[in-house]
Amino acid sequence: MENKMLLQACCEEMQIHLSPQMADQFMAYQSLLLEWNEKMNLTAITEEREVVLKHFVDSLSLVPYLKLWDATKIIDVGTGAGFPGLPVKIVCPQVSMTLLDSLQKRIGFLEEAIQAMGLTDVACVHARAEDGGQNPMYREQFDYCVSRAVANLAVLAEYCLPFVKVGGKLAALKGPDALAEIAAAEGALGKLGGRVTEVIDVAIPFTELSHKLVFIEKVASTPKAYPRKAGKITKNPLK
Ligand SMILES: C[S@@+](CC[C@H](N)C(=O)[O-])C[C@H]1O[C@@H](n2cnc3c(N)ncnc32)[C@H](O)[C@@H]1O
Repeated sequence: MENKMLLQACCEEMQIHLSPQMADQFMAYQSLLLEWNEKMNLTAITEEREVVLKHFVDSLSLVPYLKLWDATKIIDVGTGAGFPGLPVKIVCPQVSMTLLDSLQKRIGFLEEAIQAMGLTDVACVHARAEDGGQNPMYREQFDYCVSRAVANLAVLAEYCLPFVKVGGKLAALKGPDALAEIAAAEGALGKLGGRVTEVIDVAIPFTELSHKLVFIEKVASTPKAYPRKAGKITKNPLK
């Protein structure tokens, strides 16, 4: 099946509306991703079909579970080449998306991709989560924080929950060990003001792949001591 049709079929299966313009935006994104990937390390996935399924569709699998309204503020922490935040933004153009990563080269790629796709209301932030989460411009400003493949849940929660408003949610795309990670992160979540509300098994259409979406609600403000400085979080995860 041709890639655009594959993407369309996956979106139909997930009940996501994909307009012809959005499909073209994804194709432009794919071309740029593979082109830039020859010059810098953006992704280990280099087959077009795999980009569609393992990056675009995998990211989009979040969409049916987000409650969105106009200008819902979403931040993607450790976005890399834009996953999952940029696919979400393409199919939900009404949201206000912030993509944060600590690697400047990846931010350069994202800025070019956003311009090529003609997307508006997407901000790219070059920062470590540890610094961004202490910056009043970003701290407790977002309705959702989304993240994939950045850290185990105890570390990820300290990176991400400081960005989320009380009442908002962290949505983490996790692998098969999600339940063990949740058990290990119980102490961290308590300290950071988070509570797991849902764990959803998601199958990726046209593949044997699946993942677990972990939703963590921000039930109380995060104490100012968190996130701690770079290095401390990974060396000594909260318990
Ligand atoms: C394995 S990649 C995953 C990228 C993307 N989320 C995906 O699923 O394809 C991890 C990304 O997280 C970023 N990252 C790791 N630690 C970070 C931190 N403390 N603050 C901001 N970005 C971080 C890295 O630069 C990298 O781009």
